[in-house]
Amino acid sequence: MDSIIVQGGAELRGQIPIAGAKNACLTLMPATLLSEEPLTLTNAPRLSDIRTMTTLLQSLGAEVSSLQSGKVLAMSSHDINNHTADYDIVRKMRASILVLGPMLARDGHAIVSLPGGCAIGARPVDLHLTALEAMGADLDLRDGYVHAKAAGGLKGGIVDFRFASVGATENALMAATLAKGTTVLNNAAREPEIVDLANCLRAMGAQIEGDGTSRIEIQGVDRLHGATHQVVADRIELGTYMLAPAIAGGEVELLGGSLDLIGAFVEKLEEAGVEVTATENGIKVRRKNGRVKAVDVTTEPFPGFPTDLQAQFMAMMCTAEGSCVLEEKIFENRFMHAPELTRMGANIEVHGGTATVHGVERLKGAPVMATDLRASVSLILAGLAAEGETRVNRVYHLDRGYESVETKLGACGAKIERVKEQ
Ligand SMILES: CC(=O)N[C@H]1[C@@H](OP(=O)(O)OP(=O)(O)OC[C@H]2O[C@@H](n3ccc(=O)[nH]c3=O)[C@H](O)[C@@H]2O)O[C@H](CO)[C@@H](O)[C@@H]1O
Ligand SMILES: C=C(OP(=O)(O)O)C(=O)O
Repeated sequence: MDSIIVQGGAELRGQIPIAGAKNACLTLMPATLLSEEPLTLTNAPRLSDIRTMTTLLQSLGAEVSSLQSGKVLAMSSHDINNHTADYDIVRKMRASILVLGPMLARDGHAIVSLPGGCAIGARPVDLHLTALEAMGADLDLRDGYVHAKAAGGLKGGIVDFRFASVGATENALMAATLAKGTTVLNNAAREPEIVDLANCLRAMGAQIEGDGTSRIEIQGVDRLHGATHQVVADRIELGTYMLAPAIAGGEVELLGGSLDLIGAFVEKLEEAGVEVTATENGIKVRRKNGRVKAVDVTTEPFPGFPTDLQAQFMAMMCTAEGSCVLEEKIFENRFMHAPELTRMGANIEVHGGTATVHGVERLKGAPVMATDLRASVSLILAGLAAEGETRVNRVYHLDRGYESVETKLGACGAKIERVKEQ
């Protein structure tokens, strides 16, 4: 597997274009299963997760073509000729569970492998399943698969989510577009990716109100038609690259980013002493002289501080002035970057869902291991300011969520290269 090598110490200056959101695109792609007509997505990110979802949709009978070097996805599922999402594909990526709602809503049956746990925690799907049951689905868990049926089709229902799960809201929202009658999703997730999905579904003819709030109401329709939809900007890629000049020093403009997507994160960045300004084309970030200040952070559902930026923020806090507490409230095991950062000289104590970071003056480069997607990039960020060489091994996870990280940071002056392993 490839490694990324970073020589620390170079200040960053330049511009970084922000891609379409992985976590939106992976939800929008299964929406193609809701209609016999084509769905085209523009501004798609070029990532291995998108290729995995392509393979999954193709295995179900959808046609998926990647145009303009992967930035446009032209999809069509005239017929779903296989209603089983196989373990071998589903296990690679959790978002695979999102084919369940659409297949069930359109054809009244689906068999989907359970995605299982992953590096950052257990990640169950019970909320997805109870939401579909509230719409009349008959579910049976056998041999590691969800066997779902809705004889006569799904019916509108009231779903009261015990937690505002992003994935469960997405699955239920898609399913409800073709259910008979009205569905209400209470305590729904409010993430921008949900709003993006609702916008796409509306363009396909769905009747949805309230997305972006905790109560979404969907009036089922008989069929959805084709549409073209632009994937929303990736707020996590945006936040990640905003941290790069904040950690390494310098000034970088993020092209295509918007402050509305990451308000809580920007507040923390400013509290730490980093200058953030909106520009005509995006957002500019500059590190003022001296070290950043230590700032406490708690991860929360949107509009709170995103769990997907916790690891990267920790990388910045490692060299902050003072100590801070980072509390992870979404996933139970999302501090695996902490021991790797410690290898680089960071002073971090982890107790359950809380990490206390005592800032040190400087990190030192070291060989480190990428354990999950956001952990991988946090080590690269830490390496940008560390003394000497950092080698981030096993960057397979990085490629799931960041397109050409070495090109984007390299264009701003970072000394970074990818080493291909046979
Ligand atoms: C609220 C939140 O920040 N969600 C994040 C989560 O979405 P993702 O959709 O993967 O996760 P959820 O929002 O569903 O899960 C959040 C929490 O709910 C629990 N849960 C979830 C589903 C379920 O059926 N049962 C259950 O108990 C999970 O264990 C977890 O503790 O990971 C994505 C990838 O990192 C992020 O982009 C999302 O922002
Ligand atoms: C953990 C992530 O993705 P996934 O839900 O696909 O594992 C992420 O985007 O940070």
